Amino acid sequence: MSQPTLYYFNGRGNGEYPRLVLSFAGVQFNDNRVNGIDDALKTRLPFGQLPFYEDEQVQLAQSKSIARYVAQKYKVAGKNEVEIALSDAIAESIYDIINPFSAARGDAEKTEKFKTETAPRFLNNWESLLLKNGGKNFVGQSFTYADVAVFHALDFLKFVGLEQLVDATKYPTLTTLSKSVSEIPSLKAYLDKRPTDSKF
Ligand SMILES: N[C@@H](CCC(=O)N[C@@H](CS)C(=O)NCC(=O)O)C(=O)O
Repeated sequence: MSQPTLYYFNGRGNGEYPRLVLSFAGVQFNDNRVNGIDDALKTRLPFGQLPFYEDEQVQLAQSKSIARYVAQKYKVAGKNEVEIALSDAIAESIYDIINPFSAARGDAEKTEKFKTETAPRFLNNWESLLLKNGGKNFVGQSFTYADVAVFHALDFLKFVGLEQLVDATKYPTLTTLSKSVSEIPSLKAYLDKRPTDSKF
């Protein structure tokens, strides 16, 4: 059976989240980092954009859909419909941090609002939700892709120079979760070889 392929540029952007979920799920995949979208690739892209994922069953665009599909296919989305729905809700919530940060770039007032209101709101909520579920993971009794999604959001804040927002004294449970996720062997293997020079 051939390996799945994820096409994206050599940067984190919208490609990093599906890469992390694939790695967490222990999937051997071709991490195809392209320099640009050539004509041959373009004709295959539903929206003309990357990331684009393909395996023997599907060709799929949209980073969140790819992450969700991979999580369900490899049984790391939750053990039943309710767990899957709860994992999806946590996973979706990371874009309530990532999108406002991106929208605020270059605007001092919006960036300040992001740092003092938006990010703390979600960090507080994630800390509470984790504690409510026992502290080790967000949904059910084992890691799901929701944990990886939140790891990605915290990793994103670090990558853009805002790691001080994730204060370990304010968010101890979240901080521990992030470390535990980064130590999952299949994910750690990816993180250890991830290019350090990739752009946002
Ligand atoms: N909603 C899409 C956004 C994808 C997207 O904006 N991709 C950009 C790179 S981050 C792209 O392919 N741009 C090239 C183009 O539009 O020509 C997703 O989450 O996958």
